[in-house]
Amino acid sequence: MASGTRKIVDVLNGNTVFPPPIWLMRQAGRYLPEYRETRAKAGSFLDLCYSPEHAVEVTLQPIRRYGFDAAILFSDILVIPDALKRQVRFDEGHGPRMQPLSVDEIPSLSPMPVMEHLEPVIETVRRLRRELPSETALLGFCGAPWTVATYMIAGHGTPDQAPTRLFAYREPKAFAALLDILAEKSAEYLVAQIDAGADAVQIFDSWAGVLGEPEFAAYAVKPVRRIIDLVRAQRPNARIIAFAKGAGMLLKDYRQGTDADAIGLDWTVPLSFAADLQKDGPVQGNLDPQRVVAGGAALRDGVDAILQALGNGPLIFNLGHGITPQADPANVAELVNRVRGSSR
Ligand SMILES: Cc1c2[nH]c(c1CCC(=O)O)Cc1[nH]c(c(CCC(=O)O)c1C)Cc1[nH]c(c(CCC(=O)O)c1C)Cc1[nH]c(c(C)c1CCC(=O)O)C2
Repeated sequence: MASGTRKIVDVLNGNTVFPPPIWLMRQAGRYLPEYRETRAKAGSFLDLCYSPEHAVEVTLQPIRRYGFDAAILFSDILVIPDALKRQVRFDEGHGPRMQPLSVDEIPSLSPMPVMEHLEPVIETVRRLRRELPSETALLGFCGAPWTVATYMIAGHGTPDQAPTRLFAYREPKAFAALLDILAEKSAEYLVAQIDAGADAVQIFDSWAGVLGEPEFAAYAVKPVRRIIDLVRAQRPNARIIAFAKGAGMLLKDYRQGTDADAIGLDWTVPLSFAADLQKDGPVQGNLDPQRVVAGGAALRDGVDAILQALGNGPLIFNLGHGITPQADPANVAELVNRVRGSSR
């Protein structure tokens, strides 16, 4: 089967497919017992990301169980700072940690090569394309510069990214330079994933929702546009999904400003507004991950409402953010069956 017939690529080309193709953010993860088993064998979380053998295995696990329309490369957005020698680690129960970045260190990042360090991830992509069923799309990804920068500046996750918002106000030039560097490294990384067999790539801006309007334009839209322009200049057929969590009414500007092929929607985006956004192009989303934890009517009603509102246009069915470790794998099976069994 030619990659053009993979359903997600069809939707990214602007076509309506019904029932819509489905995959879930964080579909490989702790809610699956087989993930926890491989994770325990692999060593640290980053060891898992850099082991093609184990990373291929955990990427395929949700495909075997549910037959999703796409596999997403198993890795993390923080492999870019790790490749930039920020000494990233994932402490059990505390999330990611790294050396906080100072203003003076920013210029030293620019000449650092990243692709040698990331070669094991690219090898994972190559192996995945060989092992996946031909009808399954393969998605690559990276973090958006703003979200990656929040971890680099603070040195860890925070609830509202206050340290990075403050840094950006105090050091606007240095901060813009950091976003530029991250955009360039990320574009290089995405091109390598595409060349290794990714059908499309997603850019995750998980912390876009904490930005004011001018900051959203400068720190969320502009750097993602820069990545997309750099990738398309090298690979004109690249298909790109941009996900800005919490962007709300700024999503119209986001689609226009980034020129992404599809935009991801979190679960707070009203379905009437989502339908409006869909008139301008494909959308992806947006079931509340807690509906998957709740199961039952909460799950069924949430699925039906999305299909009703967005099923008549180009839609990739997904959650509004990553699936949580508390989700019951049986509820995921019910979700997939409900989407696949739906009729217009
Ligand atoms: C912000 C962000 C990160 N990583 C990512 C984002 C953007 C999307 C989002 O907002 O969820 C993206 C990501 N992280 C992971 C993937 C794999 C592919 C997938 O299945 O979607 C993807 C696409 C694996 C992971 N990344 C992480 C895990 C859990 C680690 C473990 O197994 O111990 C997984 C499966 C760790 C991680 N990685 C990150 C954090 C804050 C954490 C700790 C929180 C947590 O534990 O859930 C950074």
